[in-house]
This record gives sequence, C-alpha cells and structure tokens, in this order.
Amino acid sequence: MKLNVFEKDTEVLAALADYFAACAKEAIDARDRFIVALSGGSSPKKLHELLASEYRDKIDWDKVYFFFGDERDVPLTDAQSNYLMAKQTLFDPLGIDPSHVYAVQTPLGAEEAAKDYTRHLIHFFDGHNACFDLVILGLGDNSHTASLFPHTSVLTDESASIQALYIDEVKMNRITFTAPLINNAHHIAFLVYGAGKAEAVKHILEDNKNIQEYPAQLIKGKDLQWFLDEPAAAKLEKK
Ligand SMILES: O=C1O[C@H](COP(=O)(O)O)[C@@H](O)[C@H](O)[C@H]1O
Repeated sequence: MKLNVFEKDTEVLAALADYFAACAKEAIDARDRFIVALSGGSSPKKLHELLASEYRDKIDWDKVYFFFGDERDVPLTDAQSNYLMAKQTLFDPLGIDPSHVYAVQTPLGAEEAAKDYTRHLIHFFDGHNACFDLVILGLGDNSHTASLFPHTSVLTDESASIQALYIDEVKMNRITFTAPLINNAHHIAFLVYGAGKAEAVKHILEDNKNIQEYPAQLIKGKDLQWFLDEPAAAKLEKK
C-alpha cells in the first residue's frame, strides 16, 4: 500500500490523473485496451473534469472501457446516478463511444441489473476472471467504499462478483462489486479529500481490523494507492 499525501486537493487530483494516465499507457501498451471501474459520489467529479480537459490529448481514449464499481438503484437519468455523473463530467465532454461504457442497467431492477452486469463482465473478459486495469474508489465518512457499507451481508462474500443489496443506512438498493472482485485489479486507487474524511481514513489505515465497522479495510490489492489531501490525512499517526 502506498500513501500519497498532498497539501491541497488540486494536487491530489493532479497526482491521481497522472496515475490514471500511467495505468492507461501500461495497459494499452501491454493489452491494447484500458479497463477502468469508476466510483461515484461527489469526490470523482473534479477528477473527471481534469481528465476531460488537461488529459484530453494525453490518453488514447478510444482504447478505454468504463465500468462502475457500484451504482445506486435509481434511473440512469437521476441526479444520484453514478453513471449520470460520469456521463456529464467525463464521457460526454470527451465524446467517449457509448459502446465503451458499461452502465449498470438499473431499469431492470437491482437484482436483475446485478445479474445482467455479471453477464456483461463474463462476456467482456471472455469467460476469464474479471481483472480491471484500474479500480478507482472513494471513501464514505462511515468507512464504506463502493457500496460495501458497514454491517451488510456483502462484506463476508468471498466471491469475486457483483451483488445487489438493500442498504438500510441509505434506504436504497445498491449494486456493488464485492471486495474480492475489486482486489483482483492490477491497480486500485482511493481518492479521498476533505477534513470530513479524516476519521474514516484513520479507521481504515491505522485501527485494528474490523471489517464490519470499517469495510474499506477489505481492500487489499497488488498495487493499492491512496491519494489524500492533508485534511483527510490529518488524523494519521504515520504519514
Ligand atoms: O455512495 C457512494 O459513496 C462513496 C463515497 O462518495 P463521496 O460522495 O463521499 O465522494 C463512493 O465512493 C461510492 O461510489 C458511492 O456510490
């Protein structure tokens, strides 16, 4: 695990955008495509905007394929949709070919949407275990990542899969990658900024293991990078 801590959020975003570009180059050079799973929520918007502007000519976008590590069970046109946020901030500005974007088909209903996404993954990876080049993750102030919320059944799921579940805390169905599916990626990057995340960052990185309370502790990749600003890292003892 590598911690990358910067004074300002703008520096965090620039570092993660550089990392995204490096992962893209590595994957395209090796396999002629770059397969990325995006996160939702508010934190990635600025990353998308940066990628869509300053990295427009630095990445071979025609070779990038987009998936979502989690989705809210809302229509694809709803303001809470992770897909809609990425469409508005990344896909449309860059003119990404819609056939390269794998949205979770929430109109099918959460259970069926998870099964449908599973079928897409199996097809996309030719029946092999899904292995993303890069999974980008956020961190909720309650220590959830993707839609791996505290005290939910998916936390003990040992299959590398996509699950639908009702999350009482947010009163909503979610569709989410399990931790083993995320952990199978070549690279994993957490994007976390703002003082509101400091407590959760401390729990995940320095507290005793307690995955029921702190689900993001489940994430352990071959190359796991944390991109933090100083306010988010403020409660860490070791930096
Ligand atoms: O619900 C979600 O929240 C987390 C964290 O989002 P943020 O708004 O605090 O940045 C996000 O990573 C996840 O994808 C999303 O569905």
